[in-house]
Amino acid sequence: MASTLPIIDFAPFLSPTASPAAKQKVAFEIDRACRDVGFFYLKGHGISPELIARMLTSARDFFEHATTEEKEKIAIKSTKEGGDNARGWLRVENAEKGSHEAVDFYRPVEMRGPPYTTGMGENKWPSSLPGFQALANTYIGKLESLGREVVRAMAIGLEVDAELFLDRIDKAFWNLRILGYEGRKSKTPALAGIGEHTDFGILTFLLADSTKQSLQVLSKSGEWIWADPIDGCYVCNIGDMMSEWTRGAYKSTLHRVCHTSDSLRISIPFFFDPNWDAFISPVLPDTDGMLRPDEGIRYQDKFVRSIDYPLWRDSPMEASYAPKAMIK
Ligand SMILES: O=C(O)CCC(=O)C(=O)O
Ligand SMILES: [Fe+2]
Repeated sequence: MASTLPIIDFAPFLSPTASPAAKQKVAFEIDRACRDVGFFYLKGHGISPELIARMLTSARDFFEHATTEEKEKIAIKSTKEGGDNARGWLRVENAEKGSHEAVDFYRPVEMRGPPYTTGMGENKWPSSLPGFQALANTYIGKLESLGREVVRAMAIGLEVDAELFLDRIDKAFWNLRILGYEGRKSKTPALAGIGEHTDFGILTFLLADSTKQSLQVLSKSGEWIWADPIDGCYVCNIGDMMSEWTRGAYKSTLHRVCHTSDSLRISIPFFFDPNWDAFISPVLPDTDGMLRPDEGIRYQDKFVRSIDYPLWRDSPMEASYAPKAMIK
C-alpha cells in the first residue's frame, strides 16, 4: 500500500524573483492534485524546521507529562456548562473509530461571555507549557500567511481572479489542534486513531512526527493508502468549504488515522478555514454557465453543525447557532 500522493514544491510561488510562468506552473500542479486526490505533500513552504520542531516537542511534552488535573482544567465544556463546545482539551474513547487526545485552539474572538455560543469562547492554554502560547501564535501567523498564498495559487489554478478569495479568508477562522495517539502498548483498550471523515474548512496543513503507518487517505480507486510523513513537507488536504467553492472540482477526501505503532504519536493539524461570516457559494459556473451567488451556505452555520454533531460524539448535543461575532 504505497503512498501515491503528489509532492509539490511551493518555493517558486513564494519567491519574489521567480517568473510568473514558474509561479503559474506551481498553481497548475496544485490544481491537478486538488482535482485528482484532494491531498498532496507541500515542500518549499518557508516555515522554519526549528519552529516546526519546537511545536512538535511542545505537543509531545504536553501529552507525555500533563497531569489529569491540568487536562481537566482546560477541558472543552459545553455551552450549558459555560464553555463554547470547541476550545480546549478532549479525550475521545471510541472502541470502533479510535481513541486520541486533543487540544483545540481557534482564532480569538471578542469575548462576550460566559455564556458563550459555539466556537465563540476563549482559548485554554496549558499551564504546563508556559512558552507555548507565544510559540503557537508565531506558528499560526506564519501558517495564516502560507494559507492565503496557497489559496491564491488555487485561484490562479482555477483560472479565476487571483484575489477572488481574499476577502473571504483575510480573517480566517483557523483551528490549531495538537493531537496525541497512544501507542499500542498503553493500557487503553480502544485502538488509537480517528474515524474516517473529511475536514470542513478550506485547507488543512498537517504536521506530524516521524511515525509511519498512521494516517490513511482513501484513493480514487477506493483503497486506503498510507500518507506517511515526509521530512520537510506538510500533508495538505482540501476541506469541504473549498470543495463547495469549486462545485466539487476540488475533492475533500476521506481520511482516517489507524495508529499501529507501539509509541505515542503526535500530530498538529492547522485547519485554514474561511472568515466566520464568509458565504460559501460556488465560484465556478454550473453546467448552464450560471454562478448563482445566492445559493450556498454560511461558514459559521457549517462550523456550528460540525462541532455540535462531530463524528466522535455518541449522542448529538443540542445545536446552538452562533450569532455574528466580532472576529479579531
Ligand atoms: O493526525 C492525523 O494524522 C490527522 C488528523 C485529522 O485528520 C484531523 O484532526 O482532522
Ligand atoms: Fe482530518
